[in-house]
Amino acid sequence: MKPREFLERIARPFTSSSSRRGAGAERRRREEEEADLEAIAAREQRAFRYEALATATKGFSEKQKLGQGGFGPVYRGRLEDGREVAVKRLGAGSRQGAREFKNEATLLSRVQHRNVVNLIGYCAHGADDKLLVYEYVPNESLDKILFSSSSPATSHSGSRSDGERLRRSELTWPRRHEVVVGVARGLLYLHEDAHTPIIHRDIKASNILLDDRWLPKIADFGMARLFPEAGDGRSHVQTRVAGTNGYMAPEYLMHGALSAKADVFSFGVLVLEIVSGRKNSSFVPPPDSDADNLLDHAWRLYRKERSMELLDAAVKSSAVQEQVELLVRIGLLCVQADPRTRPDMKRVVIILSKKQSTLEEPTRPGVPGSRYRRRSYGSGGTRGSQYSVGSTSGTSSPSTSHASSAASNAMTTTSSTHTMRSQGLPSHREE
Ligand SMILES: Nc1ncnc2c1ncn2[C@@H]1O[C@H](COP(=O)(O)OP(=O)(O)OP(=O)(O)O)[C@@H](O)[C@H]1O
Repeated sequence: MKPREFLERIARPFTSSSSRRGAGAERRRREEEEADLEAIAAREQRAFRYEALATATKGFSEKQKLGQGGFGPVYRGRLEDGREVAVKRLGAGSRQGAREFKNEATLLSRVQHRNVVNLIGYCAHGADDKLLVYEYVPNESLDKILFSSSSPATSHSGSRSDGERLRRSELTWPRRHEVVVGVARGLLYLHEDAHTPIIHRDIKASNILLDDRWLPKIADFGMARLFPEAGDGRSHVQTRVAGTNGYMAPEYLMHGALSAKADVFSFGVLVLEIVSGRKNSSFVPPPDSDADNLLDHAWRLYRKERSMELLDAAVKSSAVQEQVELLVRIGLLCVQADPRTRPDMKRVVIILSKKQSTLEEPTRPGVPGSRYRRRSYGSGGTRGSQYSVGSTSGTSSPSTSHASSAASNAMTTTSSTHTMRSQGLPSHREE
């Protein structure tokens, strides 16, 4: 809501009572109220001056650069009041004008949760320069730890600036379990509790940042709102918004059908990655398995009651068997082919927080990919065939215009750079 509307709406009740009071006292009272509300509204705006951000990041210097994401570079900075921030400078891929951008950023900056990287504010500068200001999260992103080799590392100091790297084994079982619980809570908040419900669309290990107490924080929420699909040939941004290989739900990848259950699917993949320490998109099956992806591998082990074999050897000594088995089962429930059978995040949080005596059996995972499609064409579709009607020539017939755009995005991206190696599919983004 714009400050003016906000003021008007809030001021209404006072107007109705004015006839009972003296006109002068009433006017003074209203002026005071409005001054207070103006101040609140101004704070709510969370607009930063460009100069303040330039100073905070030492002129966006290379030294301050934390990394380069799909939307542009991210800089570490310190505000005048001492707060450490991460400033994301968005590339010129957004079709949004400064005004829409401000509206969305204001809305998103009201999304506050301990398991979400909070957006402190924004800056729209000139025609194309748009910046987002986030709380700074001092640890690595989850992927850098989870998928690191066990190469020698010095002890962890809580900061990346000295070049130290965390090791996989430092992400002990209790910490991994806490990460799963925290991400589940953060996602539940985004889906149901934030005043503007948000489907993240790109839940993956590199979008989970860990703070100095190993608390997970979901990054990049709301990017789809800030970067509405452009359809103007800037495939990188379209690609980035649409999701990442290995994490996308089949119905979303194949048909563009987006719901909160697409996030649930990605969360399920993430859970299996956290348990196993393996990345789904570059999964290499162990010698005794012919599973072609992590989900299938986990499923086969689960069916033989050998879920413990999925566990990352680096955390064997700290693992709690009951928890490992539960997380494997939750992961598999979340990656089921049919979105209707996947639990919502509320249920996931409940399963994680209580002992469940009755927990449903997962069905076969939904895996968009060549093998999945080959089977459904060749053998009548044994795996979730309702999502396996995609065509290798890109002529699937999605039922909505959104779906159509998602399908064509997938094809656009294929022809440019990325190819989904293990799944032989048009890919949106290689991790
Ligand atoms: N709030 C933050 N605090 C600390 N570091 C951050 C913060 N946000 C991003 N980073 C770091 O900045 C780098 C770039 O992040 P960004 O989210 O833009 O891209 P990414 O996660 O690497 O890729 P993608 O665009 O696919 O999500 C990453 O190394 C990330 O860890």
